[in-house]
Amino acid sequence: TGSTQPQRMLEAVQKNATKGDPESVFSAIDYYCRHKEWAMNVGDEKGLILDSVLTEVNPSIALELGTYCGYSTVRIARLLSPGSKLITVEFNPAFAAVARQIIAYAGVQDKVTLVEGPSGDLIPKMKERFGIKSFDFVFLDHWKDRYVPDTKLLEDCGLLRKGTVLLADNVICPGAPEYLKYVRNSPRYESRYFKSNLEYSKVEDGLEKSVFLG
Ligand SMILES: O=C(NC/C=C/[C@H]1O[C@@H](n2cnc3cncnc32)[C@H](O)[C@@H]1O)c1cc([N+](=O)[O-])cc(O)c1O
Ligand SMILES: [Mg+2]
Repeated sequence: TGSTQPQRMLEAVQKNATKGDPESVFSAIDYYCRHKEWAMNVGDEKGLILDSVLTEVNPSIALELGTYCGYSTVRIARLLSPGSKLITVEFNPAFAAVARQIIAYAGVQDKVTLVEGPSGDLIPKMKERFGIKSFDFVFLDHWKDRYVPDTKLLEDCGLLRKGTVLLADNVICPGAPEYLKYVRNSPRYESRYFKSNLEYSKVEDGLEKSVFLG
């Protein structure tokens, strides 16, 4: 009965997932989106790449740009070590409201700070508001034309350090050509493309992992 797609995803979680079990939460979303209604979650295939990069980086402080319904928020938070934090940024209040409920249902709310507002305004406030020195890991999955300006903003605000890992979704589909040019041509990044498929589809997509060299 949920009137919006995010609300129908939340319903699928409440109906099919186990409270406090993050894996069952994103699996319920994957099932719903694969069989009932496509949605722009990073999904199960690219999710495995996200999981492996996260496990390698093991970030103490991570940033996600574009929460949407919280699918990748839950995927990331479940892999964080005790005491580690994920800050996720979302400007659509309706999406944020659903994400908060999905994050809470998964039981990862203590690791996650969901901040409502535009990334362009919030990034410059990260240090003062959250006492962040720099991020260990950044997942970019918001509007694709925001990837470059927000990466430059993170650099300019001193929020990246030698070794910070940026992982960007959708660099092929819908595509982030300017971003690929930026990180692949800049001497300040070591970039690598992880080929995969667009969520719940056979179309090619992939994740670009870029290490900031300082
Ligand atoms: O368009 C896509 N993603 C855009 C994601 C957008 C999400 O991030 C928020 N946002 C945007 N700028 C923001 C700035 N600040 C805060 N939140 C922001 C939007 O409110 C939305 O919740 C997309 C599209 C496809 N696709 O196949 O078409 C597949 C994907 O995996 C995708 O991620
Ligand atoms: Mg995406």
